Amino acid sequence: MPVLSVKSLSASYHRNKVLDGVDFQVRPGTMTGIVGPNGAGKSTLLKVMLNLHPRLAGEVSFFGSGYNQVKARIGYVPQRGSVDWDFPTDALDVVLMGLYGQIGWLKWPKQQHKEKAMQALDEMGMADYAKRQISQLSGGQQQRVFLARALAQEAELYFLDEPLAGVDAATERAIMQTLKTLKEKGKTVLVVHHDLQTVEDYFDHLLLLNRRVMAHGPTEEVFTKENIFKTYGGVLRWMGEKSG
Ligand SMILES: Nc1ncnc2c1ncn2[C@@H]1O[C@H](COP(=O)(O)OP(=O)(O)OP(=O)(O)O)[C@@H](O)[C@H]1O
Repeated sequence: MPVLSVKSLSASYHRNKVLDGVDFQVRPGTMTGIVGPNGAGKSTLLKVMLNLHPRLAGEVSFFGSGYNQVKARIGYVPQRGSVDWDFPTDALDVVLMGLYGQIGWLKWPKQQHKEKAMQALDEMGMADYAKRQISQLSGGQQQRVFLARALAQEAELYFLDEPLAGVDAATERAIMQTLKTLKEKGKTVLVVHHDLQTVEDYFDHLLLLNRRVMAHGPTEEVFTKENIFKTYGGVLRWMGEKSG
């Protein structure tokens, strides 16, 4: 059974249709890169699947169920720019928010939850910043905290919206190592990604998106010059070096 099944999904902002008949399925234990030009609808796709933006039409199922039935099993790391960083909270609290499925709403976190959150921060090299206000962390550090939150949540299916945008090489390696570890544990990971040069290294599956699914499948089959050209409309000069 696929962990994620999307059928005929469409969405718009006002009258501007940004997703049109999107269809794909994702198998468990895969790591999929969602790739396409600016404005292709990648972030919107995540938001619509997770009920954060309304859909015009279509169906989305996770583990064969609707989102609300299984949301504790799903982790989401939003695009950094979309988060209100002035929100007065420290790094540890951000990670604890990922544990609410386990703690229960309106209950105080117990010592075991705090320990789990601290362990996740430690795994992301952020233990020393646990009590630092989130607004006072650098962009890459904020991203590490969000990854720690996803780790602590112990979800089965993860969505990350451009987790590598604007981070340095060390943070990029730390994040990719974390995602690889999740995959090795049998989790399923979908990542909105921008850098075509690293696509083959990072992802075993690719979803090429530009309002519609332009191609989807194993990276070695999908990452061809023809498909990239079709998705980006011929704006990529460096692809000249890639045969395929
Ligand atoms: N809140 C919004 N209101 C109106 N239009 C929006 C809104 N958010 C996105 N759009 C439009 O919807 C389209 C898809 O945007 P989306 O952010 O999903 O694309 P994306 O593929 O994630 O782009 P990028 O790679 O630039 O992050 C774009 O044309 C964008 O201008």
